[in-house]
Amino acid sequence: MAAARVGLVSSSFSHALHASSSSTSTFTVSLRPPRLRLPPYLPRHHLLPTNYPRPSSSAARPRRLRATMSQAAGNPYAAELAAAKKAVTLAARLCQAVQKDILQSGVQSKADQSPVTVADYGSQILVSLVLKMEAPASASFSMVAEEDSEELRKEGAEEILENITDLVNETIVDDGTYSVFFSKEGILSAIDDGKSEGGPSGRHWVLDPIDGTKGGDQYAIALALLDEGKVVLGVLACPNLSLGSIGNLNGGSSGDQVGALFSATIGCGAEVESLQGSPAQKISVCSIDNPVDASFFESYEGAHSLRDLTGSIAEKLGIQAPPVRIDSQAKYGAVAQGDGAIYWRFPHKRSKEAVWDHAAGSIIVTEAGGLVKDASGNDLDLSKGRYLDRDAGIIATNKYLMPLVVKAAQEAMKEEGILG
Ligand SMILES: Nc1ncnc2c1ncn2[C@@H]1O[C@H](COP(=O)(O)O)[C@@H](OP(=O)(O)O)[C@H]1O
Ligand SMILES: [Mg+2]
Repeated sequence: MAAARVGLVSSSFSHALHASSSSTSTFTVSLRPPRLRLPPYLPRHHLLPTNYPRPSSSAARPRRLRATMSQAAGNPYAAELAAAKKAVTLAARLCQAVQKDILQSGVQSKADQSPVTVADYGSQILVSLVLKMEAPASASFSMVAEEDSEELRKEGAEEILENITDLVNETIVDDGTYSVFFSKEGILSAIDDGKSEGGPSGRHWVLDPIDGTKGGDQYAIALALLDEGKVVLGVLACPNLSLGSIGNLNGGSSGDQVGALFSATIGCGAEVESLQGSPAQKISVCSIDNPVDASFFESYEGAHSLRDLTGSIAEKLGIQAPPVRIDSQAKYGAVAQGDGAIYWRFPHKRSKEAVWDHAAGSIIVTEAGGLVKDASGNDLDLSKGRYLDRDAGIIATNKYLMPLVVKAAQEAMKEEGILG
């Protein structure tokens, strides 16, 4: 959610909340998370003025995360992957708590989007916290994340800052892994951990704390690790996504378990598991080689991709199936597990794509045996900083369809005057 505007955010995250609410009358939202019940054993030094604490005793030290079988065998990033999974799972729990809070409050306002803002910042703080606590020690911690604290430091943001602080602290207490308590200043400082510029050297975590903030029902917490300019792991928590097929719009049958966690590490393949922790299963892209049999995913929001253009590309390819439109990088997960053949996006303006909108999703597709390219058929370069230097479109599909899709896209773009 680019630059969360305090108290003024529209979102698929919030749409998802309202969509599942039975109330259709006027809503007013008051997101006051229940007051934090601090365990009595927390000493005052856990109030953090500026930064995270280190565990002060063995009891407070984080439990080591267990790697699953597929992570353990020959995976050089097994520890980082376990930390990343823990981070997005905890962040997803915070987001789900906000959803539940709104649903239970009964009276809600579509105009008041501050809960989404609270969840967005809260998610970023928790991911940063877990990575710092769990990932193997390194000389420096660098995170390229969507949000910063600028809006929260402005006059009028006091209440929302308090809400974020309460919600984050409560989530940490409920989880029970860390004896950590954030002050408001600690919250602001933690958000600004995400201000790194990324780039081609060193290690950088790349985070979209809530991806998919407009339109439909899906959203994702998307986290990747960039190592010397290459994405080496990615995790995607999709709290509203059914674990069943995503081929029919916005989820599978009602009996399916909801809440998916996709993950991939370079050279080790891609997996999906339930956010609640079911055994992970290997996933792979479909093997469709005739575009007539293909289906495609695109943004739920019309403003995010040129639908006239994608309609024309689909026609050139002879695609029969109607588009499946969902928010967020859940689309990458859907292609990675073969629910559909193609995900594409062609921005209206030549606006730059943010690195956090593609880093996690793209490795999940490539490790599932697929390809992710720009509209000219070039690999994405995610080492350019906070934004990609390509701006003419992104395509994720299998190796059979990619050349055909690129060719059709080039032709359609020329016809539409998008390419010279
Ligand atoms: N006009 C626009 N064109 C293309 N992408 C846009 C856009 N406005 C916002 N986006 C990006 O599209 C993302 C959502 O992706 P999708 O369209 O696949 O659901 C947004 O992420 P956030 O929701 O994190 O802001 C945002 O980064
Ligand atoms: Mg995003």
